[in-house]
Amino acid sequence: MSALSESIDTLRTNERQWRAFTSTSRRCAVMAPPGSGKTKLLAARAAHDLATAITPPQGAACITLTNPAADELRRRMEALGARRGSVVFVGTVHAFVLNCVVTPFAAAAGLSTGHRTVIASDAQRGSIMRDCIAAVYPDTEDVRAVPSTIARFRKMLATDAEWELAGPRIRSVAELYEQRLAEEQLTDFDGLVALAVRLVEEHEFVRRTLTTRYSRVYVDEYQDLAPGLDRLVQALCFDDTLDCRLFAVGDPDQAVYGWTGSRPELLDELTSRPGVDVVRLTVNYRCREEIVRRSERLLTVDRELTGNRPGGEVRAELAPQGFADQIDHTIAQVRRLASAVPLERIAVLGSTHALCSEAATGLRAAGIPARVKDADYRSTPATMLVERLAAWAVLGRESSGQQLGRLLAAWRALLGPLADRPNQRSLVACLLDQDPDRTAVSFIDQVRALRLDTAMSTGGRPDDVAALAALRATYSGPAAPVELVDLANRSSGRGRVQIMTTLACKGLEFDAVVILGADQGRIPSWLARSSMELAEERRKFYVAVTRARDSLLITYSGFTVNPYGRRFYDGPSPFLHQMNLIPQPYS
Ligand SMILES: Nc1ncnc2c1ncn2[C@@H]1O[C@H](COP(=O)(O)OP(=O)(O)OP(=O)(O)O)[C@@H](O)[C@H]1O
Repeated sequence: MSALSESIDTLRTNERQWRAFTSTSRRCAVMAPPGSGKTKLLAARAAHDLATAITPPQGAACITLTNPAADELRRRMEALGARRGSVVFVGTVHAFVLNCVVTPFAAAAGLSTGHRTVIASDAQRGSIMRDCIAAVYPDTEDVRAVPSTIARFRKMLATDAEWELAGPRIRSVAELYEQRLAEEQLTDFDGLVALAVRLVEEHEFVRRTLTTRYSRVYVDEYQDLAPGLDRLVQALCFDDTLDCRLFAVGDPDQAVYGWTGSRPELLDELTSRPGVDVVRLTVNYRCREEIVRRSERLLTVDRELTGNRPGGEVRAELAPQGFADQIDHTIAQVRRLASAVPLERIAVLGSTHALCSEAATGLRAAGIPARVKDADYRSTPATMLVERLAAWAVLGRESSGQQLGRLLAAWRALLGPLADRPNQRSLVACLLDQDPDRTAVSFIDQVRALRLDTAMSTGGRPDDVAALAALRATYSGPAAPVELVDLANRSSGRGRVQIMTTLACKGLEFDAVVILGADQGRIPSWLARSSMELAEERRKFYVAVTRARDSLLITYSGFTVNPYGRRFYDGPSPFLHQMNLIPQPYS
C-alpha cells in the first residue's frame, strides 16, 4: 500500500477529518486544535488532488508562514509521493509573493522597472530607516518606537485614514523610506506584499494567469497570515469568475505572530464568509489526555476537545534558587527520561534566546548533548539544505532519512538555472567524497562554491547570504565543532536535546517537553501590557504546552533577575494557576 493510501486510511477513521478530506466545496476551512492532524490532512489532501484532480499545466500552491514549516510541509508531501515540478509551489508566503506574483507580473503590469527585485538586507534596511528618521525628527527626540510603528502600519497595508492616525511625521518617514528603497532598486518583504496585493487586486490578467497556473491553493496556519496575505487569498479564491479552490487549515488559539499584523480573528472571518465549508476537528492525537486536559484550561472558550491517548504526566516544579536551579531540575528530568526516550525527542523551551543558551550551557556542562535551534544562524532554505546534504553525505540514506533525488530537486529549486547538469554532477561528487579529513567547514565551503553563494547573492536573497556566512562562522571559530558529523546531525538533531524558544517550537512535537522560566515577567513577558499582547502570550504558552506527547515539566522560581542582578519577586506565571498546577494565590 502506498504512503498516500495509508495516510488516507487513517483519515477515514476520524469522521471529521474524512469530511474535510472529501469536501467538494470550492472553499474549505478546517479549524482545529493542536495535534489534531491539520498539517497531515492538508498534505494528504494536496498530494491526493495532485495525483487525481489537477492536470498539468495546472498546478497547486501550498503556502505556510515560516521556512521550517514550509520545509516540514514539503517533507510530508514528498513522503506521500506528491509530484514536484514547476507547477507545484510549496513554500512560504513571502517566497510565493516574490517568485509567483511580483517577479513574473510586476513589469508587465507597469509596476516595476523590469529590473530584478533585490531584497534589502537587514543592515541596508536599518541604515536607510535611520537616515529617514534623522531627516524628519530632531536629534533630541526619542525615536525608538518609530521603526516598529512604521513596520506595523506597512504590514497592515494601512489606508490613508489609518496613516493619518499614526501622525504626519510617521507617515513622512514611511514615505521617505519607500522612496529611498526604490531609488536604490531595493525592496523589503512588506513592500513586496503590498506590491503583490496591488497586482492581484488591480489587474485581472494577473488573477487569471495565476489561477490558471495554481488552480488550488492550500494554506497551513491560516491564523498567522498577515492582512496583506489574507487579501491575496481573497482576491484569488473568492472571485467566482475564476476557477481557484481554497483548502485552509488553522487554529485561532495558536496565533502568535501579532507583530506581523496578523490577527486570530482572520480565521474566524474566513469561516464566516459565504460558501466556505467549515470543519472543526476535536481530537488531539498528539498529546496524552492529561496534557490535553491541562492545556485546555488555558483557553477562554471550551472547545470540547478530547485526547486520543490515555495517561500523560504534567508537573510544575519549584526551583527556589532561581534560573540556574531550574536548569538543574531540567537536567534531572532529562536523566530520568534518557533511558526510555531518545534525546532528540526531548525539548527544552525557554521564552528568549538568552535563556535557551543558558540552558544549553548548563546541559552541556552536565554532559548532556544539546542543540539550540536557530542559535548560531537562521534556518533559511539555503542553510537547511546544507545541513541535509551533510546528513546524506555522512550518515547515508537510511540513517539520515534524506533521499538524494529529493536533495537534488531542492538544490535545483534553490539555484534555478545555475543548477545545470555539470553542476549537479559536481554536487553528487562532493557528497560521495569519502575523505576522512573533511571538516564541517571544508564541506560548507565546497557546497557554497558550487554556485550556491552566487545563486543566493544574485537571486536577491540577502537572508540566505547572511545565514550561510553565519553557518560558516559557527563551524570555524576557535571553540567550534569541527567534525562534519556535527553539521550532519544538525538536521536530525540526533542524540541531542532540542532547545528552542517557545515561538520556534510551533508546529513541532516531542515525546517530552520541559518549559523553563514560568515566572511572572517572563511568561507572560513583562513587555506585554495590553490585553491583546497578554492574550498572545497566553497562546504562545498554549502552543509550547501542546508540543508534548507524553510528559510535560514546567519549572518556576517565583522571581526573576534582571541583567543588573536586581530581583523581582512577582511570583510564578499566572498560567500555572490557570492550569491548576499550583494553588491560586490569595487576592
Ligand atoms: N486520524 C489520525 N489517526 C492517527 N494519528 C493521527 C491522525 N491524525 C493526525 N494524527 C497524528 O497526530 C499528530 C499531529 O498531527 P499534525 O502535526 O498534522 O497536527 P497539527 O494539527 O498540524 O498540529 P499543530 O497545530 O499542533 O502543529 C501526528 O503525529 C499525526 O500523525
